[in-house]
Amino acid sequence: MFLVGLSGGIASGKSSVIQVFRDLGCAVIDADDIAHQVVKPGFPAYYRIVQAFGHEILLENGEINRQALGSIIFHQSEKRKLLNAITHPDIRKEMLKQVLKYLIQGYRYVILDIPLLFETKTMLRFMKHTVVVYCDPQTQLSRLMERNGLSQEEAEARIAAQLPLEEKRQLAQHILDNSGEWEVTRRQTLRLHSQLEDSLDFLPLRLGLFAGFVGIIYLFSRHFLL
Ligand SMILES: CC(C)(COP(=O)(O)OP(=O)(O)OC[C@H]1O[C@@H](n2cnc3c(N)ncnc32)[C@H](O)[C@@H]1O)[C@@H](O)C(=O)NCCC(=O)NCCS
Ligand SMILES: Nc1ncnc2c1ncn2[C@@H]1O[C@H](COP(=O)(O)OP(=O)(O)OP(=O)(O)O)[C@@H](O)[C@H]1O
Repeated sequence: MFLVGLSGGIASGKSSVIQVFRDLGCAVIDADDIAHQVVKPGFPAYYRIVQAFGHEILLENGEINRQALGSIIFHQSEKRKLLNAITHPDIRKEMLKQVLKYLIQGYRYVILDIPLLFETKTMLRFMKHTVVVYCDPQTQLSRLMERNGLSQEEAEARIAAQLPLEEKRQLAQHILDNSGEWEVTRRQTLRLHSQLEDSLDFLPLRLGLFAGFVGIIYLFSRHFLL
């Protein structure tokens, strides 16, 4: 099994692309979903967030008001770093658990949707393939404003909280250009899936070689050392 890291910019189309992989029956891990789970009341990160950001960021039912928290962290980089420091270790642990689950289930590859893959770099070294869902800056801005009902200033602050999409595009092995019609992106995604299905996975070969090597050492030591 191998891992595929998928990233992009805010509102560039990652979730839409990920849905295509889900529909194909692929193993998918979504870091945004996990980020929402690990801050639910009762989880350790929840208490750390309340301690750091105060009760003002809570909804009446006690859950974290993500919109309120977002308005803080997308405008203040220090607060964003603080929230990342609280949540990211728990997000990574949960991602690892899900990878192991898919490994046991025998999937050929697992695709991880990680918006900050290239910013934090922590998970990058585990990825055999990297994919960026790209769209041009104007399209990104207008899709974000429309989807989230944000002013231009709010949307630009969110975009500025990440590495520019143009830079991420240079860093990835595969680019899915989502600037145009959705059908064009869907077809690019289907092609990428076929490519990933056909790509060679050397892990079983490496494990086989390692087992063979251990076996030879064992036989050698029994023959000559006993
Ligand atoms: C800021 C929060 C409360 C906003 O929640 P909300 O439901 O409004 O948005 P959602 O979680 O769906 O995120 C939307 C997009 O915002 C961007 N984003 C989220 N967190 C960050 C961050 N810390 N830095 C830069 N961009 C971010 C990503 O592109 C993400 O896809 C939430 O995103 C959060 O808890 N973020 C911290 C954890 C994190 O880093 N998540 C990103 C995945 S690792
Ligand atoms: N090719 C397209 N044409 C028109 N609209 C699109 C296209 N692709 C995505 N969208 C719309 O743009 C918005 C952003 O897409 P999506 O939610 O998939 O992005 P995302 O990268 O997952 O966002 P986030 O970073 O916030 O998680 C959504 O409203 C989606 O329906």
